Amino acid sequence: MFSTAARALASRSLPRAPSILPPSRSMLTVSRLSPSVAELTLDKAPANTLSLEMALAFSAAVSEIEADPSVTALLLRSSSTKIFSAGLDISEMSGPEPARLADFWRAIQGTYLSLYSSRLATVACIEGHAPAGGCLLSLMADYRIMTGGGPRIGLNETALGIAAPYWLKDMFVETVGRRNAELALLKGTLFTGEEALAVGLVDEVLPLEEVYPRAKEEVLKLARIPAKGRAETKRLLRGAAVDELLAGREADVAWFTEFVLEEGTQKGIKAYLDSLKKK
Ligand SMILES: CC/C=C\C/C=C\C/C=C\C/C=C/C(=O)SCCNC(=O)CCNC(=O)[C@H](O)C(C)(C)COP(=O)(O)OP(=O)(O)OC[C@H]1O[C@@H](n2cnc3c(N)ncnc32)[C@H](O)[C@@H]1OP(=O)(O)O
Repeated sequence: MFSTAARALASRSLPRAPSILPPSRSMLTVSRLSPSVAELTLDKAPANTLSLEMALAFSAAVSEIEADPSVTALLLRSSSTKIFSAGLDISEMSGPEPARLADFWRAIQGTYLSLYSSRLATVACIEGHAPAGGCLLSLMADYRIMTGGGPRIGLNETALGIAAPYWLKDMFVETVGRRNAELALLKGTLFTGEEALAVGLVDEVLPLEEVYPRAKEEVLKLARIPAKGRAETKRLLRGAAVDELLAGREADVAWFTEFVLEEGTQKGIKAYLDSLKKK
C-alpha cells in the first residue's frame, strides 16, 4: 500500500548474501479462511522464536499473501496455544558472526515493514505468551484478541538489560499512550490479558477456547470493509513511521549490532539464554 519506491527500497535492503538460506516455509503455514481471508500460522517449535530464517519466511509469506489481489484480510496466529511467539531468537545474538547479526536485524526490520505497512486488514489471535518480539508481531496487526488469565504480553526488554528499538517503542506508544508506555517500558512489564486490555495493548480478552473463533469472526468482518479506503487510512496512520525506518534502516542496524556485540551485553545474553535452557 505504500509507494512503489518505498517498497522497492524495502525489498532492496533485505539480506541477499549467498550465505543466507532461502526463506523456509516449514516454519509457517498459510491457508484460506475464505476466498478473501488468509491465515498465517507461526509453526516453529518450541517457541516460535524469530530467527533470521523465520523472520525472512514471515516477510516473504506476508508479501506473497498481499500480492494476491483477491485477499483483503489476514489472521495471524500460532500453532501452539501456549506460546504465540517468545520473541527474537536469543541464540542469534549470543556469540554472533557480525555479518549474520546485521542480516538478522534487517530481517526483523523486514517483519515490521511487511506487516505494519500491509494493505490488508489484520487480526492477531494471541492464545499464548507474546513477550518482546512476540508482542512486536501482534502490535503490527490492526486488532488483537488475547487469552485471559495465564499468558503474558508486553515489551520486557528493559528487564533483560536491553532496549526496544525506536520504531517498536513508537508503535507501543501509539497503541497504549505515552504514560502507559513509559511505565511499562521502564519496568519491562509483561501484562496478563486483562491488564493488557486495561491499557489498550489488546482489544479483547476471552477464555482460550473462544479466542480463535472470535478472531476468525472479526477478520471475516474486517475483510468486508472497502479495501481501498482502509488501505489509504492505514497509510495515513502508519506511513510516516514506516518511511522513517526505511530512511534510517542502516543506522538502526548499526545501533543494534553495536549494542549486541558489546562485551557486557554478550555476558547478559549468554546468562539469559542459559537461564532459559536450565528452566
Ligand atoms: C537479548 C537481546 C539483546 C539485544 C537486543 C537489542 C535490541 C532488540 C530489542 C528488542 C526487540 C525484541 C527483543 C526480544 O524479543 S528478546 C527475546 C525476549 N523473549 C523472552 O524474554 C522470552 C523468553 N522465553 C520465555 O520467557 C518462555 O520461554 C515463555 C514464557 C515464552 C514460554 O515458557 P515455557 O515454559 O512454556 O517454555 P520454555 O521451556 O521456557 O521454552 C521452550 C524452549 O524454547 C526456548 N526459548 C524460549 N524463548 C526463547 C527465545 N526468545 N530465544 C531462544 N530460545 C527460546 C527455551 O530455551 C526452551 O528451549 P529448550 O529448553 O531447548 O526446550
